[in-house]
Amino acid sequence: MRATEGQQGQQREIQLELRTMAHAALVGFPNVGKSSLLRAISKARPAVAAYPFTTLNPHVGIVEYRDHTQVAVADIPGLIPGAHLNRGLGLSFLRHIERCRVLLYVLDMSSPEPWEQFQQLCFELDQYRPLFSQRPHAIVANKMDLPESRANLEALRERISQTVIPVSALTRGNTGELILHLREMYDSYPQAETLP
Ligand SMILES: Nc1nc2c(ncn2[C@@H]2O[C@H](COP(=O)(O)OP(=O)(O)OP(=O)(O)O)[C@@H](O)[C@H]2O)c(=O)[nH]1
Ligand SMILES: [Mg+2]
Repeated sequence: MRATEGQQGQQREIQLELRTMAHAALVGFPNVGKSSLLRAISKARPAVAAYPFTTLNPHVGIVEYRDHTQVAVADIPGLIPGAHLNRGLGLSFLRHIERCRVLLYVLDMSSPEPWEQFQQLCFELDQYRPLFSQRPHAIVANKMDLPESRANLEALRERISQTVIPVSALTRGNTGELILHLREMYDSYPQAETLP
């Protein structure tokens, strides 16, 4: 048997970053009902509780359609103002959102002036990455079962031109419309290279 002399080996230190991949991301402040919504539209069972930061890691749920198409939706931990400066671990959550081509902005409609949540979320995304907030998106107006939400919905629609889908994750009211709209967005799914 003959052996040839080997070469010097190589050593490398590699840092890998795990980012959640899904078609759509649920983007919102803490406690607005993102996890409740994922439970309502998929079989995923993320924890739900009446305090902020219940979700600390992203969860992915699959929305299944009759033609067997499967759309993956990620429940991302809540963002807070200053997320793009890593407040509340915001940078790691924004990185997960970056992998999703469709954004579902979830607003708590029972809170005063919910359109401000939307503007603040867009601000955080755009500070993180220019034009990020303009990816294909819809606004999910959650907690519509609460009495104060109705007047806020009208006021929200007067202020913004985007598609608004009013739902209640708690009662599952109108989640069917959300599921249908998600499919429309998925069917016109943008190519990764065309995304802001
Ligand atoms: N009335 C009402 N309450 C809701 C609705 N959706 C969620 N909630 C309640 O709001 C609270 C927060 O819900 P979660 O689903 O944990 O909210 P989240 O956005 O995932 O919160 P974080 O994980 O902390 O970011 C819980 O007490 C839910 O029961 C809704 O449609 N109507
Ligand atoms: Mg949650």
